[in-house]
Amino acid sequence: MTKIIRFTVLVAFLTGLSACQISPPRNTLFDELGGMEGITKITDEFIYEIGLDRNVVKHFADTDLERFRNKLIEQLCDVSGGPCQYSGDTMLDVHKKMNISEAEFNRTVDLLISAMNVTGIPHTTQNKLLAKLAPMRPDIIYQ
Ligand code: HEM
Repeated sequence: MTKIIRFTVLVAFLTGLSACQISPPRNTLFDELGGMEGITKITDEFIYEIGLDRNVVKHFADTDLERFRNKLIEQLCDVSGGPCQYSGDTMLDVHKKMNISEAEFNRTVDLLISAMNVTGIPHTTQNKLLAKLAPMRPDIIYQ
């Protein structure tokens, strides 16, 4: 009887073990970006880089930077599958009438890439985040 119980426990253990090995670890884009800490670092570096860019920074002359920072962190967390829900304005409402050119948009994306390079985000992860942001492009340029 004891042998049967021991055998059953062993089988259950081994089944559980192989199930663990088969299913890959849960790894969302949010995790790959380093969670809230990583996203906050990327955002802070991005804002720093915007501050150094003559063309892009002029759009931010009247901006409440603290709000921009908080909403961008929240948005990046949301689109990457993190535990946040973006509560800011729509991309169309925010950027309309800013008359953002294609070149300025591309430059801003370059600054985000640079921020991700500085904070050590691998290129495959960078591309995943850029793919999430790409559909927003038509709402941002020349609205
Ligand atoms: C995929 C690209 C972009 C994303 C994801 C993005 C995202 C955001 C977010 C989340 C906000 C805050 C919204 C809120 O306050 O409710 C914001 C605001 C802003 N964005 Fe963008 N943005 C992008 C591209 C750009 C570009 C290309 C420019 C200019 C060159 C720009 C200029 C601004 C400015 C000036 C504000 C602050 C608006 C204000 O003062 O109320 N953004 N953006």
